[in-house]
Amino acid sequence: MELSLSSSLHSTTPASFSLSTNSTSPPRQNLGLFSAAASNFSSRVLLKFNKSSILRQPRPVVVKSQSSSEITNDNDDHGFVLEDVPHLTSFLPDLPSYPNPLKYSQAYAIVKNTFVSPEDVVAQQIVVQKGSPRGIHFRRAGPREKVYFKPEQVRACIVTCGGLCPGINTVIREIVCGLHNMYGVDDVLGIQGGYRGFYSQNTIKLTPKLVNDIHKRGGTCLQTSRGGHDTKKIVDNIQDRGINQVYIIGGDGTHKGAAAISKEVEKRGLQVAVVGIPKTIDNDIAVIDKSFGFDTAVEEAQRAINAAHVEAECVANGVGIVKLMGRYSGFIAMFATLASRDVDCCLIPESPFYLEGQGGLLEYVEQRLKENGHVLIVLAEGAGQEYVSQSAQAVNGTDASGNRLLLDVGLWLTQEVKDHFTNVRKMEINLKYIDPTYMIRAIPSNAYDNIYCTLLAQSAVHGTMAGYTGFTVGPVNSRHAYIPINRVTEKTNTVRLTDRMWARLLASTNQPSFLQKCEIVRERVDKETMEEAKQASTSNGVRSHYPMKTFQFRTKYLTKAS
Ligand SMILES: Nc1ncnc2c1ncn2[C@@H]1O[C@H](COP(=O)(O)OP(=O)(O)O)[C@@H](O)[C@H]1O
Ligand SMILES: O=P(O)(O)OC[C@H]1O[C@](O)(COP(=O)(O)O)[C@@H](O)[C@@H]1O
Ligand SMILES: [Mg+2]
Repeated sequence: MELSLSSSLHSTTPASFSLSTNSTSPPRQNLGLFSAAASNFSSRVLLKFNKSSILRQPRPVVVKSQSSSEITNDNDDHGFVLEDVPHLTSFLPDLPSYPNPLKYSQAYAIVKNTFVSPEDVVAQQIVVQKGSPRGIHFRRAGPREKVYFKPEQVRACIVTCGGLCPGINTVIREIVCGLHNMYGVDDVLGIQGGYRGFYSQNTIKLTPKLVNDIHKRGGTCLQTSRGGHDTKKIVDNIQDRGINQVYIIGGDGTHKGAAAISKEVEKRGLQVAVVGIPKTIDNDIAVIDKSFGFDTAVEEAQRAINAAHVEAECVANGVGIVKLMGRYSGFIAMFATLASRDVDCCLIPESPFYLEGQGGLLEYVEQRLKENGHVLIVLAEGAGQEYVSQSAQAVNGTDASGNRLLLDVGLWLTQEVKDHFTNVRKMEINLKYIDPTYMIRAIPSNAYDNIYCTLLAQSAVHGTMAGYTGFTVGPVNSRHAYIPINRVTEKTNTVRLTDRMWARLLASTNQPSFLQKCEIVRERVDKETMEEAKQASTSNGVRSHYPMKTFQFRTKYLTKAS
């Protein structure tokens, strides 16, 4: 289905700038003046610009229905697709806009380009081939010429949900300071204890003075929780408190909650901008380059790995096992291993392994002990869960948010290695198991993450002030962009075995790839290849060099050769 839309519905077009003369202040709450039925925007709308129209204004905009299979690649635009984020004017069409006060802020006084051009977009794919379609793009993050909130009318709130992660306090600090220093907003509330705090706790007033030092501490000064998301109660509370900007810091679960809040806000026709700020130590959020706190976690993991290495090399037949976080994604383990170079084997949830027999982990451990006198294994908490649940009493439970509860794979592996060498191989080993997971998660962010958190927070502030809603922020190929929320909830980011990064790790540690027995690995590789091919054909992205056949051949080849 195709619909033609006037570009004036979108704040970023000059057509919408012409609305700025209307200075009527929007009432602070319950702006149910406009029927939600007037809304013709959904958060997963793919806008397709004509190539020529992106250079000229006003432009016709073609709105495609949500099915990505309907995105066509015609010659006019060379397959250019903008995955746009919703804007308040899409359901409150008469909302007045105002000149952005940033112009008068001392911070931006001599900046050459204060405002991001409405035409600026960020490409999802930057490695392209000659003649390949231009593919998916997102709006570039940053300040816009017009804002849809008068600073004195803004009442913002910040909430933190899910597990801890280094850097949350920095994001909180920079939202508060960004709102105040760039836009003159000083009414910011902290919602305590996650989503349930909206309806079960008092708020705290956040001022630049109050948050000045919080980035030096780990955790979240607002407290966090899992579970407790009740959309109706939360939006009732937003309305009752007169909140019109909602900053939600959290992971994939939290973003699902943010999407529900944003939909409910639209349904009620409220002038409330909702933004998610992706947080997870696991780095499992799709689309964005990296999540904040991840870099800090990889760095801090080095301390545990170093300790395990020292313990292992200072005794005869020393075996070190270090468990790191990563429920479904082994990014921390993979990057910590690559960074360390002392690790002999890295085990992640994405790459199944086996213990016994030729090409198995135990054979490799023995080989390393003979060659090197010690061996060091790093494993992500989600690795080998299928084995642990067989041997331990299965815990089929979930946490309050519905996440699967994991069994301790580190303890399981420790026992298996000890049993094997003591009882089967009759060899004396010295094994030390280190679990630094919560110690890593609870530290303050490092310099890199602090800077990254600042950019995220300021991007979020610019986006909400500009009237965008139902979006999340983050770097895509190093450029900060506004991304529709559903893009980060529909899929999680996992280590792709068919990508070169995993091959780099294997080449660095020289560990077994466990391809010999692992039918599962082959299935996974085939699945990834199929996904990639599907993505290339449906998203107008770059086509893969490797058809499925090639991968099957290479897998077979590896099996024979090993
Ligand atoms: N599908 C969902 N719909 C609405 N809220 C959700 C959903 N999944 C999780 N949440 C809420 O998001 C919050 C955090 O989720 P959780 O999975 O624990 O952490 P994270 O956001 O870090 O992944 C919880 O309060 C939970 O109730
Ligand atoms: O003990 P908790 O709080 O449930 O946290 C454990 C989980 O939290 C994480 O650190 C991060 O999870 P989220 O990003 O979903 O919050 C996982 O790696 C880990 O499995
Ligand atoms: Mg999560």
